[in-house]
Amino acid sequence: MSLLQQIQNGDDLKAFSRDELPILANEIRERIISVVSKTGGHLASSLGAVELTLAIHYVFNLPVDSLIWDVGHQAYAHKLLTGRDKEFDTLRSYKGISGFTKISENPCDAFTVGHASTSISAGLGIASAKHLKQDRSKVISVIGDGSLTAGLAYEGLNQAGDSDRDLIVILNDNDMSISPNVGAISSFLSRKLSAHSLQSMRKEFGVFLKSLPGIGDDVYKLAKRSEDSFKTFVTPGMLFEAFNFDYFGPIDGHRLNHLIDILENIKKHDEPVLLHVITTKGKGYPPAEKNPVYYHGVGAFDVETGGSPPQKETPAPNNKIPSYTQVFGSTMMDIAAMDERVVAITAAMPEGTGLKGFSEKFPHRFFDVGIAEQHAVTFAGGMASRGMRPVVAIYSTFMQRAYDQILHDVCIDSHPVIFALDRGGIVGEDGPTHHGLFDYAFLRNIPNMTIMAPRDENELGIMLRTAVNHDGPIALRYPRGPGEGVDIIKDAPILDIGKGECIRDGRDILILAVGRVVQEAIKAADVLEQEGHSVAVINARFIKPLDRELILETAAKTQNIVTVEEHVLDGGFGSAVLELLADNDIFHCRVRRVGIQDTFVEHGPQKILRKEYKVDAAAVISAAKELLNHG
Ligand SMILES: Cc1ncc(C[n+]2csc(CCOP(=O)(O)OP(=O)(O)O)c2C)c(N)n1
Ligand SMILES: CC(=O)[C@@H](O)[C@H](O)COP(=O)(O)O
Ligand SMILES: [Mg+2]
Repeated sequence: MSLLQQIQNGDDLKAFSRDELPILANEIRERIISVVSKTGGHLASSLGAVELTLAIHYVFNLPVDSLIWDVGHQAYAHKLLTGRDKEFDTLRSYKGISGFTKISENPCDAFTVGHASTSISAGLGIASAKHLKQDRSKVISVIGDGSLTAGLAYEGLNQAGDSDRDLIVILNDNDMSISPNVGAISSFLSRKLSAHSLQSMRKEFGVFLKSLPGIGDDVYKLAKRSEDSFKTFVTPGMLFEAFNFDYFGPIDGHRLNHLIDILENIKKHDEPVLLHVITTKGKGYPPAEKNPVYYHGVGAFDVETGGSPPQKETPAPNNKIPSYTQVFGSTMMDIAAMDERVVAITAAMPEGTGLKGFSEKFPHRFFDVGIAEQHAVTFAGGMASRGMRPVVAIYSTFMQRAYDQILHDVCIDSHPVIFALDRGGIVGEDGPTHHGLFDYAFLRNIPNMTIMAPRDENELGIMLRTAVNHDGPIALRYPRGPGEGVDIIKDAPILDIGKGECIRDGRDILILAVGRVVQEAIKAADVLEQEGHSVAVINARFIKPLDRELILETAAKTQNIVTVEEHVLDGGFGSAVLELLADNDIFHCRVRRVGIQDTFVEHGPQKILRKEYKVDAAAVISAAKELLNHG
C-alpha cells in the first residue's frame, strides 16, 4: 500500500516521519498527473502547490484549523490528503468531486471557492467569528500572486492588518496568473532578493562598517539591530508590513523541511502574518513546467508525450468547428484592422477569451488588467468617454462582480462599451461557481443597456460588428465550446438593434428562443411538425430591447408560447417576454418558460447538464406538448 493510500485524515499524515514526506509528495504528483490526464483539470497550479499543501497539513490540525484556498484550483493535493484519494478519479465529472474546494464536499474544505481573491476576506471572517467564540484554532488563507492583483484581496489585507486577528496568509508566488502575471504588484513581488544575495550583501556591508575608523564597531552594532528593517525594505515585505502583517520570506515553496519549520514558528503567532513562498507552476511535470499557461486548465492528455498544446484561438486539426471564443478572437482582429477606436480589455484571461492573437497583432490596443474585473469595466468607461470602442472580454460569471461598475461607470452616461460575455450559459466541469446563468437578469434591469445572444458562431461575428457600431453600452453573451458548424459570412450586414429573426411561421405554437438554444428550438420544432403541429420559431437575438413588433404580431396568431433560454428563469428572457405580453394585454396565450429553475447547476459535461436541468430540445418538446395537449 502506498503512503497516500494510508492517509484518511491529518492524523494519519502526522504519523509519517519527515523523511517520508518527499516520497509522499512524489506519490501525490503521480496521482494528480495520472487522474488529470484522463479527466482534465487545473494541473499546473495543483502540481506547484504539493509541498506547500503537505507542510500545511503536517503542521496544522484540519478541520479544526481552517484552510481557505484562493480560487481552489490548486487544491488537488489538499483533496488527496483529506480522504478523497478513492474518489479522486471522479474529479470534475458528473456526480463526482468538484474541481474546487466546497464546504458541502468535505469538512476540511473551509470555504467554497472558484472566483479569485476571496480567501483573505473569507479567512478574516472565519478568524473574527472564532475570536468572538473564544475559539483559538488557526485560520490559514492561501492566495496566489495572480489572485493578489484583485482589489478584493487588498480590502481583506486592509481590514486584517488593523484587526489583530489571528490570520495566517500564505502568498503562493509562482510569477504566473493563467498567463504570466501582470501589474506593478507582480513586478514588485519579483523584486525579491534571494537569500544568498542578501547574505553576501550583509557580509560585505558588515566588513565595510567595521572598517570605519573609530566608529566602526558602534555603527556595525546599530546596523545589526536594524537589519530586519533593512531586509523588509529590500524584499516585498515592505508592502505587507505596511498592512501591519508580520512578513516572512520569500522562501522556497518546495523545500518541505524549511516550510514545516517556518510554519511551526508562525503557528505560535496570534496576529496577522504573511508567509511569502516561491513555487514553480507545474512543478514535477516537465511539459507543465515548460508551458504552465497551457497546463493551467487542460483537457485530457497523453502523460508520456505531454500533448502538443493547440492554441485556443486557432482550430486544432481535430476540431474542424471553431469555438465561439475562436470566432470572437478572429473577428476582433478583423474589426480592429478597420477601426482604430477598437481596443480589447481582459482580466487576466487573454487565452481563455481568445484575445491572444489580438494582443500580438495590436499590442498597444490590448490591455490585460490582471484579475480586476471591476477595474476593467471602469477603465473601459474611461476609454469610451474619450471616443474609444473598448471591448471588455470577461467570462459571464466573472462579470458578476462588476455589476456596479457597469451601471455606475458605463450605463448612466451611456458610454459605448462592448461587453463580450464568453462562457454564457452552462460551462460544464467548472460547476456552480462558473456557469454564466445570471447575466440576462443582472444586465436587463440597467437603463441604456442592450443585450444580444447569437444563435451560432456566424451570428456572433455579426453581433460583434453590430456592437462596435452601436453608440451605447451593449453586451453579447455566447457559450463555452464549439460553434454550430455554420459558415462564417464576414461581410453579412450588421443587425438593427432590437430586431429578431422569424425562422419559421406557424399557428399552433410559437417557440421564442435566444442564443445557442435556438438550435434546440429548431430541433424541437422539427419533431413537433413531424407530429402534425404547425410551429413558429423566432430567434429573438435581443434580450433587451425585445423585438416588440415581431413577438406581439406572432403571438396574435397563436394561443401557445414557449420561451427558451440557457439562463435562470427568474429575471431572464422568458420573464421579459411575459412582461411584454402583460404590458400589452396579451392574455389569450398560455406561456411556458424553458430555462434553469431556481437552483445552482452542479458540475459535469455540458450535454448531461443541459439534459438534467431541462434546457435541451427534449425540454422544449415537453413544454410544447403540455400546452398543445391541454386542448
Ligand atoms: C474573479 C475571477 N477572475 C478570473 C478567474 C480565472 N482564474 C482562475 S485561476 C486564475 C489565475 C490565478 O493565478 P494565481 O492566483 O497566481 O494562482 P496560480 O494558478 O498561479 O497557482 C484566474 C485568472 C477567477 N477564477 N476568478
Ligand atoms: C480556475 C478558473 O477559474 C479558470 O481556470 C477557469 O476554469 C477557466 O475556464 P475555461 O476552461 O472555460 O477557460
Ligand atoms: Mg500564480
